[in-house]
Amino acid sequence: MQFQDITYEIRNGVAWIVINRPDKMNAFRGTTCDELIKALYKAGYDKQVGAIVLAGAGDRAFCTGGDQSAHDGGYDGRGTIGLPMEELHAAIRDVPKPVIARVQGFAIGGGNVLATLCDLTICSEKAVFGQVGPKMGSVDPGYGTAYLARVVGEKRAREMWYLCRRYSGQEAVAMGLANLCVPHAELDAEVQRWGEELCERSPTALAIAKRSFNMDTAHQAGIAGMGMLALKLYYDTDESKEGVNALKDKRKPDFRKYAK
Ligand SMILES: CC(C)(COP(=O)(O)OP(=O)(O)OC[C@H]1O[C@@H](n2cnc3c(N)ncnc32)[C@H](O)[C@@H]1OP(=O)(O)O)[C@@H](O)C(=O)NCCC(=O)NCCSC(=O)CCC(=O)c1ccccc1C(=O)O
Repeated sequence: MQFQDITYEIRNGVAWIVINRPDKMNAFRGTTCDELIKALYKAGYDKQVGAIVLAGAGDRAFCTGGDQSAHDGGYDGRGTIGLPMEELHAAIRDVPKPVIARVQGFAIGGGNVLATLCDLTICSEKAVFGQVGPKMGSVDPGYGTAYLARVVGEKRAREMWYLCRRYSGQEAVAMGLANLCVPHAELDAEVQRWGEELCERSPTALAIAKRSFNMDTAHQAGIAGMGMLALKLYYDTDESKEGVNALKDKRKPDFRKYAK
């Protein structure tokens, strides 16, 4: 399988799926999402693979969410908002193997949502987590809000979304957003060690455990499906476009004029 925006490699039973757009801080466009979905299912149903790692190329970012240069009231791919977000999120949850997020830099916006959705998150001391939607004219009306609250609790999740602050790797561990924070140079070895340890466990027990964990929040897929329709209506407004344009113009957005 040939990929353009990602790389795919199996290291001793652990599939490494790496978003390879470092010049865009590993932001995803339509092609990236489609390739991630294909790669996740490829690894998910490959008997040689016991665990999956989701990572970003380079040192600066794990993933910074939707590619804002491909955003003009919608993104450049398929789906309600021009990105198959619902399918990508579903793929991380549906594959019957644990997915580990390896976070070495910014996990921002939709990138933080991807890391949150992974079964486990291992980060380095250079990791920075955060949501930016209300600063950028966006919001994740599904797992990115509702599931985040399950992971870090309602108060923290609301703080993350409303204030759009940044959190270090250590802070992420303290709030339950990450499992472990290690020195930067040790990150890959640590992630691979966790992956290989998972390969030693009963694959069927892991698959059943994952499905069982998922079941408790399965209804959130419905919230996301409905929310995406609302999000598309929001993307078509001047208020949302103010956030996108401000990022492109490298200025602070002025949202106050849209207060209702
Ligand atoms: C990531 C930053 C915090 C880094 O800040 P800083 O270190 O100061 O570097 P910058 O100079 O800002 O950026 C360097 C360089 O990278 C470009 N860049 C960064 N992020 C993106 C991006 N997402 N898309 C395109 N390009 C990006 C930046 O423009 C610079 O380029 P130059 O050419 O050097 O000028 C900071 O950069 C930052 O906050 N970036 C914006 C992050 C952002 O807005 N992300 C999108 C959030 S909204 C989103 O993800 C919605 C899409 C989505 O995923 C979704 C949709 C619907 C439902 C659910 C979801 C979901 O969230 O899952």
